[in-house]
Amino acid sequence: MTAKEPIIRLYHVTKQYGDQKAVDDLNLSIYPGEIFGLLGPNGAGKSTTILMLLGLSEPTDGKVSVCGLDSVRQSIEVKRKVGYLPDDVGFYEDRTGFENLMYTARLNRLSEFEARARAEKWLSRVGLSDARDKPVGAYSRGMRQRLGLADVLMKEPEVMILDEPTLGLDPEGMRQLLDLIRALSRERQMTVLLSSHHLHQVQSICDRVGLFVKGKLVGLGGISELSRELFGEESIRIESTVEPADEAMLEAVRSIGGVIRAEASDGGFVIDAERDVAADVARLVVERGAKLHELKRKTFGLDEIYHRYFEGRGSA
Ligand SMILES: Nc1ncnc2c1ncn2[C@@H]1O[C@H](COP(=O)(O)OP(=O)(O)OP(=O)(O)O)[C@@H](O)[C@H]1O
Repeated sequence: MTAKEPIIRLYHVTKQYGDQKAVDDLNLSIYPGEIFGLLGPNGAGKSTTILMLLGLSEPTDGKVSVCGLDSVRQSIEVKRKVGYLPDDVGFYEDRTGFENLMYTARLNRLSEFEARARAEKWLSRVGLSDARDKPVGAYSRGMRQRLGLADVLMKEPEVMILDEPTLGLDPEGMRQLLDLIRALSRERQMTVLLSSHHLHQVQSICDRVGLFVKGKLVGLGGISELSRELFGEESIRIESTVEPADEAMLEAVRSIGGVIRAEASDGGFVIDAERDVAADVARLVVERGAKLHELKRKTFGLDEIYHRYFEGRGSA
Protein backbone atom coordinates (compact mmCIF):
# COMPACT_ATOMS: atom_id res chain seq x y z
CA MET A 1 0.00 0.00 0.00
CA THR A 2 1.13 3.53 -0.71
CA ALA A 3 2.64 5.68 2.02
CA LYS A 4 0.67 8.73 0.85
CA GLU A 5 -2.19 10.13 2.88
CA PRO A 6 -5.61 9.27 1.46
CA ILE A 7 -7.30 12.04 -0.54
CA ILE A 8 -10.73 10.51 0.06
CA ARG A 9 -11.56 8.93 3.38
CA LEU A 10 -14.79 7.39 4.60
CA TYR A 11 -14.63 6.40 8.24
CA HIS A 12 -17.40 4.22 9.69
CA VAL A 13 -19.93 5.94 7.45
CA THR A 14 -23.59 5.01 7.66
CA LYS A 15 -26.52 6.58 5.82
CA GLN A 16 -29.93 5.55 7.02
CA TYR A 17 -33.22 6.22 5.21
CA GLY A 18 -35.98 5.25 7.64
CA ASP A 19 -35.30 1.63 8.62
CA GLN A 20 -33.01 1.05 5.70
CA LYS A 21 -29.25 1.49 5.69
CA ALA A 22 -28.28 2.69 2.20
CA VAL A 23 -24.63 2.70 3.36
CA ASP A 24 -23.65 0.56 6.32
CA ASP A 25 -20.50 1.28 8.35
CA LEU A 26 -18.32 1.93 5.33
CA ASN A 27 -14.55 2.37 5.67
CA LEU A 28 -12.68 3.30 2.53
CA SER A 29 -9.51 5.24 1.67
CA ILE A 30 -8.59 6.36 -1.83
CA TYR A 31 -5.12 7.72 -2.58
CA PRO A 32 -3.96 10.68 -4.72
CA GLY A 33 -3.71 9.84 -8.41
CA GLU A 34 -5.71 6.60 -8.12
CA ILE A 35 -8.49 5.61 -10.49
CA PHE A 36 -10.96 3.84 -8.27
CA GLY A 37 -14.05 1.98 -9.49
CA LEU A 38 -17.20 1.66 -7.43
CA LEU A 39 -19.04 -1.46 -8.52
CA GLY A 40 -22.28 -2.94 -7.38
CA PRO A 41 -25.81 -3.87 -8.36
CA ASN A 42 -28.65 -1.33 -8.36
CA GLY A 43 -29.40 0.00 -4.92
CA ALA A 44 -26.00 -1.03 -3.52
CA GLY A 45 -25.31 2.47 -2.18
CA LYS A 46 -22.90 3.83 -4.79
CA SER A 47 -24.80 7.05 -5.52
CA THR A 48 -25.46 7.66 -1.83
CA THR A 49 -21.73 7.32 -1.16
CA ILE A 50 -20.92 9.79 -3.96
CA LEU A 51 -23.46 12.31 -2.65
CA MET A 52 -21.93 12.13 0.82
CA LEU A 53 -18.44 12.68 -0.59
CA LEU A 54 -19.67 15.80 -2.33
CA GLY A 55 -21.34 17.09 0.81
CA LEU A 56 -24.74 16.87 -0.90
CA SER A 57 -26.03 14.33 1.60
CA GLU A 58 -25.13 14.14 5.26
CA PRO A 59 -24.08 10.82 6.78
CA THR A 60 -26.22 9.55 9.66
CA ASP A 61 -23.00 8.42 11.30
CA GLY A 62 -19.26 8.53 10.63
CA LYS A 63 -16.87 10.94 8.93
CA VAL A 64 -16.29 11.78 5.29
CA SER A 65 -13.28 13.79 4.17
CA VAL A 66 -12.06 14.81 0.73
CA CYS A 67 -8.78 16.67 0.11
CA GLY A 68 -8.38 16.96 3.88
CA LEU A 69 -11.73 18.75 4.18
CA ASP A 70 -14.79 17.61 6.10
CA SER A 71 -17.52 17.01 3.51
CA VAL A 72 -20.27 18.10 5.92
CA ARG A 73 -18.75 21.15 7.59
CA GLN A 74 -16.66 22.35 4.63
CA SER A 75 -18.90 21.35 1.75
CA ILE A 76 -18.35 24.58 -0.21
CA GLU A 77 -14.57 24.13 -0.18
CA VAL A 78 -15.01 20.48 -1.12
CA LYS A 79 -17.11 21.47 -4.15
CA ARG A 80 -14.32 23.79 -5.27
CA LYS A 81 -11.80 20.97 -5.35
CA VAL A 82 -13.98 18.16 -6.63
CA GLY A 83 -15.43 17.88 -10.12
CA TYR A 84 -18.63 15.85 -10.39
CA LEU A 85 -20.08 14.37 -13.56
CA PRO A 86 -23.58 13.03 -12.87
CA ASP A 87 -24.95 10.20 -15.02
CA ASP A 88 -27.11 12.68 -16.91
CA VAL A 89 -25.39 16.04 -17.32
CA GLY A 90 -27.70 19.00 -17.79
CA PHE A 91 -26.56 21.47 -20.45
CA TYR A 92 -28.30 24.40 -22.09
CA GLU A 93 -29.34 22.60 -25.24
CA ASP A 94 -29.70 25.69 -27.42
CA ARG A 95 -26.30 27.05 -26.44
CA THR A 96 -23.01 25.88 -27.92
CA GLY A 97 -20.47 23.69 -26.18
CA PHE A 98 -18.22 26.72 -25.76
CA GLU A 99 -21.05 28.82 -24.28
CA ASN A 100 -21.94 26.08 -21.83
CA LEU A 101 -18.35 25.92 -20.59
CA MET A 102 -18.24 29.72 -20.28
CA TYR A 103 -21.39 29.53 -18.16
CA THR A 104 -19.70 27.02 -15.84
CA ALA A 105 -16.63 29.26 -15.70
CA ARG A 106 -18.77 32.18 -14.52
CA LEU A 107 -20.32 30.01 -11.81
CA ASN A 108 -16.78 29.21 -10.71
CA ARG A 109 -15.93 32.93 -10.77
CA LEU A 110 -13.13 32.63 -13.28
CA SER A 111 -12.02 35.82 -15.02
CA GLU A 112 -13.20 36.21 -18.64
CA PHE A 113 -9.62 35.71 -19.84
CA GLU A 114 -9.03 32.57 -17.77
CA ALA A 115 -12.47 31.21 -18.69
CA ARG A 116 -11.81 31.51 -22.44
CA ALA A 117 -8.36 30.01 -22.13
CA ARG A 118 -9.63 27.04 -20.14
CA ALA A 119 -12.68 26.48 -22.35
CA GLU A 120 -10.48 26.37 -25.47
CA LYS A 121 -7.95 24.13 -23.76
CA TRP A 122 -10.44 21.59 -22.46
CA LEU A 123 -12.56 21.53 -25.62
CA SER A 124 -9.43 20.71 -27.53
CA ARG A 125 -8.29 18.10 -24.99
CA VAL A 126 -11.61 16.21 -25.20
CA GLY A 127 -11.63 16.44 -28.99
CA LEU A 128 -14.50 18.90 -29.39
CA SER A 129 -12.72 21.94 -30.89
CA ASP A 130 -14.53 21.43 -34.21
CA ALA A 131 -17.92 21.19 -32.50
CA ARG A 132 -17.40 24.11 -30.11
CA ASP A 133 -19.89 26.37 -31.91
CA LYS A 134 -22.62 23.77 -32.38
CA PRO A 135 -25.62 23.81 -30.04
CA VAL A 136 -25.33 21.02 -27.47
CA GLY A 137 -28.79 19.79 -28.51
CA ALA A 138 -27.12 18.58 -31.73
CA TYR A 139 -24.36 16.65 -29.90
CA SER A 140 -24.27 12.85 -29.83
CA ARG A 141 -24.27 11.05 -26.48
CA GLY A 142 -20.51 10.52 -26.73
CA MET A 143 -19.92 14.21 -27.47
CA ARG A 144 -22.12 15.21 -24.52
CA GLN A 145 -20.09 12.98 -22.20
CA ARG A 146 -16.85 14.46 -23.48
CA LEU A 147 -18.28 17.94 -23.00
CA GLY A 148 -19.30 16.83 -19.51
CA LEU A 149 -15.69 15.92 -18.83
CA ALA A 150 -14.51 19.31 -20.16
CA ASP A 151 -17.15 20.95 -17.96
CA VAL A 152 -15.83 19.14 -14.87
CA LEU A 153 -12.27 20.09 -15.85
CA MET A 154 -13.08 23.81 -16.09
CA LYS A 155 -12.37 24.16 -12.39
CA GLU A 156 -9.24 22.00 -12.73
CA PRO A 157 -10.23 19.79 -9.81
CA GLU A 158 -8.01 17.62 -7.66
CA VAL A 159 -10.60 14.86 -7.67
CA MET A 160 -13.12 13.84 -10.35
CA ILE A 161 -16.18 11.84 -9.43
CA LEU A 162 -17.94 10.30 -12.40
CA ASP A 163 -21.29 8.55 -12.03
CA GLU A 164 -21.73 5.92 -14.76
CA PRO A 165 -19.75 7.97 -17.31
CA THR A 166 -20.07 5.39 -20.07
CA LEU A 167 -23.84 4.91 -19.83
CA GLY A 168 -25.45 4.88 -23.26
CA LEU A 169 -22.20 4.98 -25.23
CA ASP A 170 -21.35 2.54 -28.01
CA PRO A 171 -18.22 0.39 -27.45
CA GLU A 172 -15.95 2.72 -29.41
CA GLY A 173 -17.32 5.81 -27.62
CA MET A 174 -16.83 4.02 -24.30
CA ARG A 175 -13.25 3.12 -25.08
CA GLN A 176 -12.43 6.66 -26.19
CA LEU A 177 -13.95 8.21 -23.08
CA LEU A 178 -12.20 5.78 -20.74
CA ASP A 179 -8.85 6.27 -22.49
CA LEU A 180 -9.33 10.00 -22.09
CA ILE A 181 -10.15 9.67 -18.38
CA ARG A 182 -7.08 7.53 -17.82
CA ALA A 183 -4.81 9.90 -19.77
CA LEU A 184 -6.11 12.93 -17.88
CA SER A 185 -5.68 11.24 -14.54
CA ARG A 186 -2.09 10.27 -15.36
CA GLU A 187 -1.16 13.66 -16.85
CA ARG A 188 -2.49 15.67 -13.93
CA GLN A 189 -2.05 13.13 -11.12
CA MET A 190 -5.77 13.52 -10.67
CA THR A 191 -7.73 11.15 -8.48
CA VAL A 192 -10.75 9.65 -10.24
CA LEU A 193 -13.64 7.86 -8.61
CA LEU A 194 -16.08 6.32 -11.03
CA SER A 195 -19.13 4.16 -10.64
CA SER A 196 -20.03 1.76 -13.38
CA HIS A 197 -21.85 -1.41 -14.33
CA HIS A 198 -19.47 -1.99 -17.23
CA LEU A 199 -17.12 -4.41 -15.60
CA HIS A 200 -14.74 -4.84 -18.50
CA GLN A 201 -14.23 -1.13 -18.89
CA VAL A 202 -13.72 -0.63 -15.18
CA GLN A 203 -11.17 -3.41 -15.24
CA SER A 204 -9.30 -1.76 -18.09
CA ILE A 205 -8.75 1.60 -16.39
CA CYS A 206 -9.11 1.24 -12.62
CA ASP A 207 -6.15 0.79 -10.30
CA ARG A 208 -8.47 -0.60 -7.64
CA VAL A 209 -12.14 -1.42 -7.36
CA GLY A 210 -14.59 -1.74 -4.49
CA LEU A 211 -17.52 -4.15 -4.71
CA PHE A 212 -20.63 -2.86 -2.97
CA VAL A 213 -23.61 -4.92 -1.91
CA LYS A 214 -26.46 -3.62 0.23
CA GLY A 215 -24.48 -0.69 1.54
CA LYS A 216 -21.43 -2.75 2.47
CA LEU A 217 -18.07 -3.04 0.80
CA VAL A 218 -17.66 -6.77 0.23
CA GLY A 219 -14.46 -6.71 -1.80
CA LEU A 220 -11.67 -4.21 -2.27
CA GLY A 221 -8.42 -4.18 -4.17
CA GLY A 222 -6.74 -4.62 -7.51
CA ILE A 223 -8.24 -7.22 -9.82
CA SER A 224 -5.68 -9.86 -8.84
CA GLU A 225 -6.07 -9.22 -5.09
CA LEU A 226 -9.84 -9.42 -5.40
CA SER A 227 -9.56 -12.61 -7.35
CA ARG A 228 -7.38 -14.09 -4.61
CA GLU A 229 -9.77 -12.92 -1.93
CA LEU A 230 -12.84 -14.34 -3.61
CA PHE A 231 -11.39 -17.41 -5.29
CA GLY A 232 -9.10 -18.31 -2.44
CA GLU A 233 -6.65 -21.07 -3.11
CA GLU A 234 -7.73 -21.44 -6.71
CA SER A 235 -6.64 -17.95 -7.67
CA ILE A 236 -3.75 -19.18 -9.79
CA ARG A 237 -4.72 -21.42 -12.62
CA ILE A 238 -2.24 -22.60 -15.23
CA GLU A 239 -3.42 -24.08 -18.50
CA SER A 240 -0.95 -26.13 -20.52
CA THR A 241 -0.84 -28.12 -23.75
CA VAL A 242 1.68 -30.95 -23.51
CA GLU A 243 2.60 -33.86 -25.75
CA PRO A 244 2.23 -36.54 -24.57
CA ALA A 245 -0.22 -35.56 -21.82
CA ASP A 246 -0.24 -38.99 -20.24
CA GLU A 247 -0.99 -40.29 -16.75
CA ALA A 248 2.70 -40.42 -15.72
CA MET A 249 3.17 -36.76 -16.63
CA LEU A 250 -0.02 -35.81 -14.80
CA GLU A 251 1.22 -37.57 -11.65
CA ALA A 252 4.55 -35.73 -11.93
CA VAL A 253 2.73 -32.39 -12.28
CA ARG A 254 0.64 -33.21 -9.21
CA SER A 255 3.80 -33.75 -7.19
CA ILE A 256 5.09 -30.19 -7.81
CA GLY A 257 5.08 -28.26 -4.53
CA GLY A 258 2.13 -25.86 -4.27
CA VAL A 259 -0.11 -27.70 -6.76
CA ILE A 260 -3.55 -28.17 -5.28
CA ARG A 261 -5.01 -30.14 -8.13
CA ALA A 262 -4.22 -30.98 -11.72
CA GLU A 263 -6.55 -32.56 -14.28
CA ALA A 264 -6.11 -33.66 -17.89
CA SER A 265 -7.90 -31.45 -20.38
CA ASP A 266 -7.71 -31.00 -24.19
CA GLY A 267 -4.24 -32.44 -24.76
CA GLY A 268 -2.80 -30.91 -21.63
CA PHE A 269 -3.43 -30.11 -18.00
CA VAL A 270 -5.40 -27.57 -16.01
CA ILE A 271 -3.52 -26.88 -12.81
CA ASP A 272 -4.73 -25.00 -9.74
CA ALA A 273 -1.94 -23.94 -7.44
CA GLU A 274 -1.20 -21.86 -4.36
CA ARG A 275 1.61 -20.13 -6.24
CA ASP A 276 2.66 -19.55 -9.82
CA VAL A 277 4.08 -22.96 -10.79
CA ALA A 278 4.41 -22.24 -14.52
CA ALA A 279 8.23 -22.38 -14.51
CA ASP A 280 8.23 -25.68 -12.59
CA VAL A 281 5.74 -27.21 -15.03
CA ALA A 282 7.84 -26.08 -18.00
CA ARG A 283 11.02 -27.52 -16.46
CA LEU A 284 9.34 -30.84 -15.66
CA VAL A 285 7.90 -31.28 -19.14
CA VAL A 286 11.19 -30.47 -20.83
CA GLU A 287 13.22 -32.68 -18.46
CA ARG A 288 10.96 -35.60 -19.32
CA GLY A 289 11.59 -35.07 -23.02
CA ALA A 290 7.97 -34.09 -23.74
CA LYS A 291 6.83 -31.14 -25.85
CA LEU A 292 5.32 -28.04 -24.31
CA HIS A 293 3.05 -26.36 -26.87
CA GLU A 294 1.39 -23.84 -24.62
CA LEU A 295 1.57 -22.66 -21.03
CA LYS A 296 -0.53 -19.79 -19.82
CA ARG A 297 -1.62 -18.36 -16.55
CA LYS A 298 -5.31 -17.69 -16.41
CA THR A 299 -6.37 -14.66 -14.43
CA PHE A 300 -9.93 -14.12 -13.40
CA GLY A 301 -11.55 -11.05 -14.88
CA LEU A 302 -13.85 -8.71 -13.05
CA ASP A 303 -16.87 -10.32 -14.70
CA GLU A 304 -15.95 -13.67 -13.20
CA ILE A 305 -15.16 -12.12 -9.84
CA TYR A 306 -18.46 -10.27 -9.85
CA HIS A 307 -20.57 -13.20 -10.95
CA ARG A 308 -18.81 -15.58 -8.64
CA TYR A 309 -19.41 -13.23 -5.75
CA PHE A 310 -23.08 -12.66 -6.50
CA GLU A 311 -23.78 -16.29 -7.45
CA GLY A 312 -26.27 -17.77 -5.06
CA ARG A 313 -26.42 -14.65 -2.97
CA GLY A 314 -29.51 -13.36 -4.75
CA SER A 315 -28.16 -9.82 -4.81
CA ALA A 316 -27.30 -9.29 -8.47
N1 LIG B 1 -33.40 9.90 -0.87
C1 LIG B 1 -33.64 8.63 -0.57
N2 LIG B 1 -34.66 8.29 0.24
C2 LIG B 1 -34.90 7.00 0.58
N3 LIG B 1 -34.17 5.95 0.16
C3 LIG B 1 -33.14 6.22 -0.66
C4 LIG B 1 -32.82 7.56 -1.07
N4 LIG B 1 -31.73 7.51 -1.86
C5 LIG B 1 -31.40 6.20 -1.97
N5 LIG B 1 -32.24 5.43 -1.25
C6 LIG B 1 -32.16 3.97 -1.09
O1 LIG B 1 -30.85 3.63 -0.67
C7 LIG B 1 -30.37 2.46 -1.33
C8 LIG B 1 -29.06 2.77 -2.05
O2 LIG B 1 -29.34 3.58 -3.19
P1 LIG B 1 -28.22 4.18 -4.17
O3 LIG B 1 -28.93 5.05 -5.14
O4 LIG B 1 -27.16 4.78 -3.36
O5 LIG B 1 -27.69 2.87 -4.87
P2 LIG B 1 -26.79 2.73 -6.17
O6 LIG B 1 -25.79 1.69 -5.85
O7 LIG B 1 -26.30 4.05 -6.60
O8 LIG B 1 -27.80 2.16 -7.24
P3 LIG B 1 -27.94 2.50 -8.82
O9 LIG B 1 -26.87 1.72 -9.49
O10 LIG B 1 -29.31 1.99 -9.11
O11 LIG B 1 -27.80 3.98 -8.95
C9 LIG B 1 -31.50 2.03 -2.25
O12 LIG B 1 -32.23 1.00 -1.64
C10 LIG B 1 -32.32 3.26 -2.43
O13 LIG B 1 -33.68 2.93 -2.64
